[in-house]
Amino acid sequence: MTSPSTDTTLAELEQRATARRDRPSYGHDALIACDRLVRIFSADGVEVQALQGLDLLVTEGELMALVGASGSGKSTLMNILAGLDVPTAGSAKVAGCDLLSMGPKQRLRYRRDIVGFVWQQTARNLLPYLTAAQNITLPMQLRGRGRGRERTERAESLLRMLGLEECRDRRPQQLSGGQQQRVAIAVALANNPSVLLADEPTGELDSASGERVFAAFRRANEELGTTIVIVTHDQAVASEVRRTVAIRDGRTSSEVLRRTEVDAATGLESQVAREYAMLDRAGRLQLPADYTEALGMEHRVMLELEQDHIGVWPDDQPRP
Ligand SMILES: Nc1ncnc2c1ncn2[C@@H]1O[C@H](COP(=O)(O)OP(=O)(O)OP(=O)(O)O)[C@@H](O)[C@H]1O
Repeated sequence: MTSPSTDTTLAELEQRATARRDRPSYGHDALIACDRLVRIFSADGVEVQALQGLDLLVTEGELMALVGASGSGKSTLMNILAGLDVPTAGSAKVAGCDLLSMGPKQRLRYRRDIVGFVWQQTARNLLPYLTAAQNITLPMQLRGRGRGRERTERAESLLRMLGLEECRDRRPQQLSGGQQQRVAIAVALANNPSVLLADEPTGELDSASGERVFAAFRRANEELGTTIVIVTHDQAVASEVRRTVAIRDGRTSSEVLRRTEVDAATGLESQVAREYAMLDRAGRLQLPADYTEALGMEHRVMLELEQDHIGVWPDDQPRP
């Protein structure tokens, strides 16, 4: 750190301070903003750090996937975003709601109005003694939204949008697993939430049903503009969204962005995917394990700042 030179005027210092103060805060324009999120569980006197300073920004209207090995912290993050669990430290904001400081009443309103949730276990999403249409109207009834007729009309329109008209009067046990998950999406959308969270929604389904469930998420995203975050092990789902974020050891570690490119000569469209490593707010970077193992990098690496990149070398290599 350098101290201001003696010829820096007070006016200049004030100007710099103002510019710093007026700089937009981290994630100010994101719908979901997690900043250095920490969740520590204590079980039998042992502490588990499920989230270790996780940063994540999700823009309004995005449809994105979260992937990661078992135990990496995905469900912990989803439970926090769903308002079911409270982080130990850091900050998490969704649609302007501060998930750390919400009181019980706000939390209830948050779970009812701001987020919708679809769980992996089909049976957990729907009440078994209600029909599909009744399951969808229930959240609206609990919220005291509209009259009976308006609620029925919204349920019908959601059923239509997700191609489930024929399931309207059937109870969950009379529906296939895939149909149940699509009804669960309609239930989660009933109160028109800003964010739809789904934890392994296709985990119990065969690939054809899984595809139809994913198509329902895409439809909700495109037609209603709902922001959707899906935790998945399903490669088909992960490769169909524009952005897939990987979580490793309780932190976001890498991100795959996909875009469509058109070949100028042939006019043919192709999907181009590119993987990025995440640089967190403290400047930390997780190098992929297969890269570090291939070069025997451990504990310490050498860094070199070049004009347009930073070089990373094993510490026993002569510098280029
Ligand atoms: N309630 C809890 N008490 C103690 N430890 C917990 C609790 N919940 C999660 N953990 C621990 O936190 C870590 C992250 O768990 P989490 O369930 O978030 O992982 P995950 O990525 O969702 O895994 P999976 O893909 O297997 O569902 C794990 O080590 C887990 O054992």
